[in-house]
Formats: sequence, structure tokens, C-alpha cells
Amino acid sequence: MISVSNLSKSYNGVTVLNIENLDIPAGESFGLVGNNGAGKTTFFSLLLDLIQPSSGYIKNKNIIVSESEEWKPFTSSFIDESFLIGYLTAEEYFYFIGDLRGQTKADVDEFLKQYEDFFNDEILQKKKYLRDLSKGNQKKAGIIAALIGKPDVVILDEPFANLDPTTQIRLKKIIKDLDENTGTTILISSHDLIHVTEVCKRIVVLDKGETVKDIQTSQATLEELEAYFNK
Ligand SMILES: Nc1ncnc2c1ncn2[C@@H]1O[C@H](COP(=O)(O)OP(=O)(O)OP(=O)(O)O)[C@@H](O)[C@H]1O
Repeated sequence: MISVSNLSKSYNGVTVLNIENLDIPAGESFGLVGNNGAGKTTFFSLLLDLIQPSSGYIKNKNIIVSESEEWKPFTSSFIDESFLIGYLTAEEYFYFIGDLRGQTKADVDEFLKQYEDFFNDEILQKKKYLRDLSKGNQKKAGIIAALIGKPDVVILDEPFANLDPTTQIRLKKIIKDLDENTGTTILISSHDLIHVTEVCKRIVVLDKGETVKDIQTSQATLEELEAYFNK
């Protein structure tokens, strides 16, 4: 689904990401971990064509993302609040995204019903602009918006950060459900090794922009990652 070839990104002569080869098959739940500055957001930003590579390319379903927009209809993401439209209410934003993804208001309303628990009565029918929601509630809205219209690829940057424990547990369930019951390719970055090993079947570790581990998740993975980061 996603393939990376000789990809690098440098700023002022300093290379912050350098991935020779990486293939993420369709339907995989892929976790990206690494310390601060390892290059996780840089990788996702390149994948979403938000920044240009210094060399190499990423293909999403065989489309070079920096050369064509054709990957956009089947790819969706929540990286940060800049993905939201602050002067819309959550409903207005969901309908707007739904419209982009060929969903009617009724489709979106039906879709949102399954996330009532996740929203915990803090998002819908509040007559509040997205910019006035708390950071955690903005994130909830952004993550669910990213799932509207059943995109083939969903990219979430640190989805668990800033969420309360109840919401983190509910989010894990949502991600596992997506993974197990749909063919969605899910890419998640996280600093939470427990969550990421629980929801992702494969974990790649980035260190200073390089992939240093590529693990199919098993019972032993959490321990392996903890030992690695405890070095
Ligand atoms: N516009 C920029 N100009 C210069 N350096 C940049 C720029 N954007 C990112 N970097 C650098 O690229 C490196 C990788 O940053 P990135 O945000 O991808 O890391 P990360 O793994 O997402 O980190 P974190 O866990 O802290 O979110 C960092 O050293 C960062 O300072």
C-alpha cells in the first residue's frame, strides 16, 4: 500500500530522516515509535505531502504522493489541531469532511452514532466552535473526522497523547476494531509503548531519522521495546 524509496529530509544540511526502504502492506496496523526528534512527524508530513523530500519518494497505492493528488480521496489523517477548522462546530466540521468524502449528512449522523461513548457528551450539540473545545476534545473530533467515509489509509500522529484514560481505552478499541474488521491501513505514532504494542501488529523504531527496529508485534515486543529505550 505504502512504499518508501530512498527517502530523506534535511534542514540546513542536517538530515533528520533517512529511510532507504519501507513497505507497509494494505490492511496493516503500523506503529511508529522513537524518542523526541526521531523523525516520526517528519515521516507522516512527507507521507501527506505537507513537506517536500530532499531525496527519494513515497508511493501510496502506487501514486508518488509529492507528484499527484490522487491519493487524497482514500487517505485521511489527524496530525494536530491545524487539521480542524476552528470556526466550525464539531457537527459542521464532520458534515464538511463527510461532503469531501461523498457522505450525506444522514450518512455522517449514522456514522457518528457509534462514537457517542467516545465523545462522552462533550462534542456534539454543544454549540461550541472547535477552537473552544479542550485540547483533548479537539483531538477526539479530529480522530473521528479522519475515519469518516471509510478511508483506505488512516494516519494518526500521537493519537493517545492528551486523552484521558477512559478515552485512551475507548480509542484502543476503535483502532483494534478498524484493524480487525476493515481492510484499513492504519499508521500510528506514539510514545506510549503499551498502547502502541496493543493496537499495532507491526512496530518500527526510528532513531535520529533511521529505522533501527522493525518488529512483528508479539508477547515479547513490549519488553524488547522497553529494554531498547532503557539503554
Ligand atoms: N522546519 C524545520 N526546520 C528545521 N528542523 C526541523 C524542522 N521540522 C523538523 N525539524 C527537525 O527534524 C527532527 C525530527 O523532528 P520530528 O518532529 O519529525 O520528530 P518526532 O519524532 O515527531 O519528535 P516528537 O516525538 O518530539 O514529536 C527534529 O530534530 C526537528 O527539530
